[in-house]
This record gives sequence, C-alpha cells and structure tokens, in this order.
Amino acid sequence: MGRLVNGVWSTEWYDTASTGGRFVRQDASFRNWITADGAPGPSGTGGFRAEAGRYHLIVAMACPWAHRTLIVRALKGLQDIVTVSRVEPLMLDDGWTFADPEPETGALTAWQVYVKADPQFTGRATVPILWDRKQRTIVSNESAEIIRMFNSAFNGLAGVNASLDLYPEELRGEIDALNAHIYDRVNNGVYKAGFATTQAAYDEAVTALFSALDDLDQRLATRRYLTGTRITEADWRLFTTLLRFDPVYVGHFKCNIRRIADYPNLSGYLRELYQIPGIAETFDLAATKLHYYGSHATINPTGIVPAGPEMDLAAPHGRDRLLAAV
Ligand SMILES: N[C@@H](CCC(=O)N[C@@H](CS)C(=O)NCC(=O)O)C(=O)O
Repeated sequence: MGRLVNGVWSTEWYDTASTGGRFVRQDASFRNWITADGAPGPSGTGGFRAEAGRYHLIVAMACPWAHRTLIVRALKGLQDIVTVSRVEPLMLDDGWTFADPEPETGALTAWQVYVKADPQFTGRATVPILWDRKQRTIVSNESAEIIRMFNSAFNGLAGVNASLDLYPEELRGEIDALNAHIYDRVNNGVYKAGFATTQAAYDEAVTALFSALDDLDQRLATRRYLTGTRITEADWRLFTTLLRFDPVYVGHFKCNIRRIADYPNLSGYLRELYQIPGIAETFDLAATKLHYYGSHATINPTGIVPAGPEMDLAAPHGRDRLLAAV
C-alpha cells in the first residue's frame, strides 16, 4: 500500500492522524469521458470517442468500485468492446500488482500505469482504471463516471444492449439522491468503520452505516428495487457492498451489529440481483476475502482468512411478490 508523489512510489498507510482517526477517501483524478462522438463530457477533455477495441479496463476482483464497472460492462454487452485485465488479489507494499506484465501497458504494478499516463502523478494508484490504447493514457479512474459512460456512450455500436438504461432521465434526481446517501453511509461507510483508528471515528461510522441499512431494508419492503419497479445504477452501486458485507465487512471491518442475512428485505434483494444472468461471473468470493483479510496488516496482522460464513446466494429470493417493470 502506498502512493505516488510526483511520479515516485512511496509506501505509506492511510494518514488518519490529521483527521481525528477518520478515513477520508481521495477524489479520483482522471475525469475524462468517453462519448459517442468524442465531444468532451461533463469534465476533463474531449477526444475519447466510443470505439470497439479502443478501451481497456483494469480491475481488482475484490474492489466494490471496480465491480460496478464489470457489472455494467456485462449488462450492456460490452465484453467484446472493452477488454479487461485484473490485478492480483493482495495489495501490499507495491500496491496493486499484475501476475504478468499488464498486456496493454507492460506495467507490473497499477502505479506504473498511472506514471505512464502522467509521469508527475501524485496520489493513490486506485482501480478501476479505464485506459485508452489510442492516446495511451487514463481516460478515467472514477467508477461512478465509468458506469455512466458504459451506460450510454457505446449505444450506437453493434452488439451493445442499447435499450438497457440504468440512469433514465425521469429517475435521475432520485438516483442521484440515493447514490449520495448510500455512498457516504454504506459504500464508503464500511471503509470508514474499518479504517477508523479511534473509537469515536468507528462509532460514528458504524452507527451511520446501520441506520442507513435499517432504512434501506424498510424501503425495500414495499419496493422491488431502490427507485421502485426497475433496476437502476443505484441498485448496482448498493449491490457490490451488500455482496461483500457478510463475508468481509462484518468481520474484517467490524460492521457486525447485524448481517445482511438478518435483514429480510435486503437479503432477498441481494440474492435477486446476484441471480441476474451475467452477474455471478463478475464476482470472485475467494479473491475478495483474500484481498481484504490478507492486505491490511494494521487490521489483520496474521493475514488469516476466515473460513465462513456459509452463504447461499442461489437460494430463492422471494422478491417476485413485489411489482417489477418488464
Ligand atoms: N473513487 C474511486 C475509488 C476507487 C478505490 O478507492 N479503489 C481501491 C480499491 S477498492 C483502491 O484501488 N485503493 C488503492 C489505494 O487506496 O491505494 C472509484 O470509485 O473509482
């Protein structure tokens, strides 16, 4: 684990001393957008036209943020259009590493990909990374924006599931509000609890997390999905955290007031989303557990990976009683 300072790798754990024991996630720094015609998107510069075979995604199977991008890639049918390579499960002194030189960039570590894009880069070398073969640079390292690009920019290309819209115009206000709340309390909330280095910072995060989960469970008692009858990006963003919750966050990040299995609605909702065709293939439970339990020596010094829990994500989800759009 470490970060780049002016293009030079330095090994350091998260600095929580300056923030009262609180973990503060850095903002992503490559914020360009792939668009249908290469026009600039909401941020960054233009020149990234949607083309088959031009873009390459670097992911960690453990990472909930990278997982979003794999899910939307699968649902939109972009597997032959955007290629993928994976880092190794453990993230130790060199940060994320590749088993063999990364095929597109020749890099042995994620930080080397960042330096190829910006020789003076300062910041953490995070995944996902969306790489452009043509300009040999990083288009984006922000998963929330990568899934928006995947949702719409490639719709004109052959083989793409253009009719699937995970961010429909009429639901955008509601989706944005859900995302902001769920990001702060749940997606990032588990990290805030797990990486806290004071009791007060942990208490604050874990309380906010479980009050949000309690509310979400109630919401899903009468709604099939977060916004109602159709699945949107808000559901997939919540899903990647729920999937890791019982096997990782309960133990490793001390998010143990309740399990997802204890929530009647969240547990069925998790199983329903997991059972959607193409989704199970985007998840690797063993790699996920190995990453978390094996990479954070300050939290789990022995690196021992627990055996459980037993989970049956293929069990009936029972959500059919609620209305879904067809
Ligand atoms: N804002 C980023 C966050 C990505 C992120 O934090 N990824 C983690 C893995 S789960 C990472 O690569 N961390 C490496 C580090 O912090 O050094 C996104 O959503 O794309």
